[in-house]
Amino acid sequence: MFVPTLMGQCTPEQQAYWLPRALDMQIIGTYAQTELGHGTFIRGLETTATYDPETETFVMNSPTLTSYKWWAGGLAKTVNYCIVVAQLYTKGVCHGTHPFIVQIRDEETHMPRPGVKVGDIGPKLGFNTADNGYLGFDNYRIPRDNMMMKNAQVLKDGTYVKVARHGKATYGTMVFVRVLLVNEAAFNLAKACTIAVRYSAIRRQCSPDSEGSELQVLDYSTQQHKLFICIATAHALQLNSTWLWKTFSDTLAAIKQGNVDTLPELHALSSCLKALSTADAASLIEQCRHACGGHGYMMSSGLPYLYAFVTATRTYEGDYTILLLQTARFLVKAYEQVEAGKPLTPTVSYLSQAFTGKKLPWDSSPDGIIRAFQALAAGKLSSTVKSLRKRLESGLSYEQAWELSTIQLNGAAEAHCRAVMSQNYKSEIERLTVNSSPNVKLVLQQLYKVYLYYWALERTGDLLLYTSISESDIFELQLRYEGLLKEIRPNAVGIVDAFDLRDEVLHSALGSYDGNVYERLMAEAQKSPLNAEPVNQTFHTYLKPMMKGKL
Ligand SMILES: CC/C=C\C/C=C\C/C=C\C/C=C\C/C=C\CCCC(=O)SCCNC(=O)CCNC(=O)[C@H](O)C(C)(C)COP(=O)(O)OP(=O)(O)OC[C@H]1O[C@@H](n2cnc3c(N)ncnc32)[C@H](O)[C@@H]1OP(=O)(O)O
Ligand SMILES: Cc1cc2nc3c(=O)[nH]c(=O)nc-3n(C[C@H](O)[C@H](O)[C@H](O)COP(=O)(O)OP(=O)(O)OC[C@H]3O[C@@H](n4cnc5c(N)ncnc54)[C@H](O)[C@@H]3O)c2cc1C
Repeated sequence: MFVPTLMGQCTPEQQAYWLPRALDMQIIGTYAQTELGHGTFIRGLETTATYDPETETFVMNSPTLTSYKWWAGGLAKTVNYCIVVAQLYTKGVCHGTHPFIVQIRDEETHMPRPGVKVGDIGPKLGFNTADNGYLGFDNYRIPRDNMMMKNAQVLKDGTYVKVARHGKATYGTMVFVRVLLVNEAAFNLAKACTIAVRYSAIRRQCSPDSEGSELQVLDYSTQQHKLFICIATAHALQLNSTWLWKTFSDTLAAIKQGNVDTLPELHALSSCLKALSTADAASLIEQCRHACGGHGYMMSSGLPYLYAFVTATRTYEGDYTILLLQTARFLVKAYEQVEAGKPLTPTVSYLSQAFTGKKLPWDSSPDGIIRAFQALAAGKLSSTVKSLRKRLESGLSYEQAWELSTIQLNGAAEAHCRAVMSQNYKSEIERLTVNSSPNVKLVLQQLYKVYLYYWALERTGDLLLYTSISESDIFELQLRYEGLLKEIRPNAVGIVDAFDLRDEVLHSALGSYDGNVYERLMAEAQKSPLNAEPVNQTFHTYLKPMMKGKL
């Protein structure tokens, strides 16, 4: 995040100085925004940067324990510079949070600079190869030029000048990383399902009739139900990530031309897609582990590591709930635009036809299911706005009414995001397979239908509320879904092979291409230090005395 922030928040002159040094690794940096007391609520950060015109420096301070920076990757022992987000004070006025480039260690000795307190935050659920750190300042001075001045400036005399056209321009790196994380979620989920599907083709368990041989566990319908949604979701996330990247690039190009009109929609999209993709990837990676039984619990399966790594993405760069609520703000505004007869931006344009007051006629075709997801999102949004307004009418403030409605707001944002993802999944497959062979088209369409049927069956309660779906329609959809799993089964291993992930990347005894699962598990077990000697010294120190009653 260090380099993207240098690119996004520095003036051209600052970039010319800092970027070559960072890209050449002459300096190593990190992004220190979160504090012990605040991560989500950026406006509540407590670190201060107070401008002193006498010396033309900013004085950095950590006034409380909770103001200590906490979490930044590599901060503890690796980096010598960091971007510190701090409350800017000049001429006695606080201008809110701004980013600063701060040298924290000597470039030669690597000793922390006087006035800098830095250390490691300790072991975590995962990410233990990263030295996430804490950081505090005691009247530590940095040059005025170290304020990142693309979006706001402090002149030599201390005058504050706002440059950016958008109030949240300094949040740009977060938007960029959220966009990247959708791709990251797809990649890691593809790894997990490659491991679990390959293993399920090797693993045999139980024989339906006592005479016959044991079945590959991949032949069980329940196993297919666990795993094929993982493959389908990996594709859904990958295609949505490509689409989101294009939306991001287009918005960035527009901003460079001085047009910030599409930023709110990008923020709403990157927020909900980051939230849903990381949450889905984490829970489906855990599902892949379940699908591998006991061996999935081994570190050598690679799955615990993947889970620990990916579950953090649900939290960092904006917690799941918080980001869905950001999307919900955008949706409520879109609702008001529909009421006022104003035009809508592309990803919410479906709302303009959705508030008919009638249930959408159920249609089980893929297009029909996408329309149903849209109706569901619109229906949830409409009920949420009703709740919000009822609470306002009862005399509550907007903030109070909003807070009481946040469970529903999150539900509406999740439904909207699922509808957007489904629509993109379909249109990206159509776009990308124009020249593909019929077989490739068929397989990709099967996967995309698995995604639609799976989520329709997961949301039958909502569909009953907002569409005319009947009990027999649900029964028919369930049978269709189960039939689809059987159609995919013969190609399942080929489909995950097509992710083209090398053994070195999978790093799994269960998921290697050669399928030598048992040999690899045994070879990994031999690496346990406990296998280095026939009798461990703890036998003599503790077990034997205990057994002889001498403890
Ligand atoms: C380094 C990774 C690089 C690449 C990733 C690729 C691969 C990953 C591979 C491996 C990963 C390895 C290592 C990475 C590990 C960890 C990195 C983690 C880094 C971090 O976590 S950095 C810290 C991130 N912190 C957060 O995300 C904090 C979340 N909080 C917020 O974003 C905000 O506080 C907020 C949005 C919740 C609220 O902000 P606010 O209080 O200032 O605003 P309001 O709620 O009042 O809203 C006002 C208004 O502003 C709009 N808004 C808010 N944010 C934005 C934005 N970003 N852009 C545009 N507009 C924004 C909001 O919608 C409101 O608008 P409205 O019109 O008034 O409704
Ligand atoms: C592995 C890892 C690496 C990280 N790397 C970095 C880094 O490099 N740099 C950096 O600056 N930060 C980093 N972070 C910090 C990360 O960005 C924050 O942890 C994240 O933004 C969540 O903020 P928080 O911890 O304050 O959670 P909190 O906001 O305290 O969340 C706690 C709970 O409260 C809920 N909550 C909070 N506010 C509200 C609200 N308004 N409405 C409803 N519910 C609410 C949340 O949904 C959550 O359930 C990292 C974190 C992790 C786990």
